Amino acid sequence: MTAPQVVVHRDKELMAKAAAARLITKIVDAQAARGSASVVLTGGRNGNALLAALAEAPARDAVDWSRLDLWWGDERFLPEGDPERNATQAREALLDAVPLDPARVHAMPAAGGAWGNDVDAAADAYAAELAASAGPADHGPVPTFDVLLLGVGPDTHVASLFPEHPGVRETERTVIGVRGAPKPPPNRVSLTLPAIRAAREVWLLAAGEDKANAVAIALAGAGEIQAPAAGAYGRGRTLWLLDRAAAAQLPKQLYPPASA
Ligand SMILES: O=C1O[C@H](COP(=O)(O)O)[C@@H](O)[C@H](O)[C@H]1O
Repeated sequence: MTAPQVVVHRDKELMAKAAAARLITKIVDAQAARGSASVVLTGGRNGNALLAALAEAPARDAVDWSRLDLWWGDERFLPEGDPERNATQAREALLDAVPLDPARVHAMPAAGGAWGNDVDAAADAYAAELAASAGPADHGPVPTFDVLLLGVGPDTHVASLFPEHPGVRETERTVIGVRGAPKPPPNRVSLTLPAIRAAREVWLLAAGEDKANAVAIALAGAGEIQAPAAGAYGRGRTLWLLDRAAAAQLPKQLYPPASA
């Protein structure tokens, strides 16, 4: 488990711009080192704000978009093109504006598609797609993602892993179907904590005062069953990117010195 590093920005707009700049650098470095890069996207307000900031960043042209694999950490199990789908929102914020290779954009299945309304079959299909992309150098049936982005819900959920919900207890499967999620829609597909932990770097994004309690709980040593965000960490780095409002309840010793 990597110890979390915390960076606090003035406000959510600056946080999104700084995270976008950080992500561009990370992708460019990964492409230079390994030929391609892989990023796991998140839904939610902060994930979409990061993508929109990336779309506006002049340095986005430094990325070779054709050598980038995109995956999702979770998806709202709704029909293709539904405005509430995380993939639809990501396409609007960034993906439609950059020259990605469609074969490398690994959206999670939609309801009513190949798996009908069977959310478990959809999850199994995504797990198979991940496993097919993993190589011998990876650490299990998922690729070693360069960066895995996660929004943090006000209840400490990450991806579609909710406190005390069965999904957060999953230790074997990499992808699960979620039913009865406390946040709509009730049916979702989600990576599990073991799949999240396969990433080189996990970046957790939280902005706004409604996230302050969740951030403080997760960073102050809560268990992952009660606070799933506490169980989200990367193999090499775990980075919490916050704005001041979301960091407001952090104990003094967890607040980074440069932001005090
Ligand atoms: O429904 C979801 O919510 C979370 C958090 O979203 P936020 O708007 O509160 O930041 C998000 O991380 C997840 O991907 C999404 O499916």
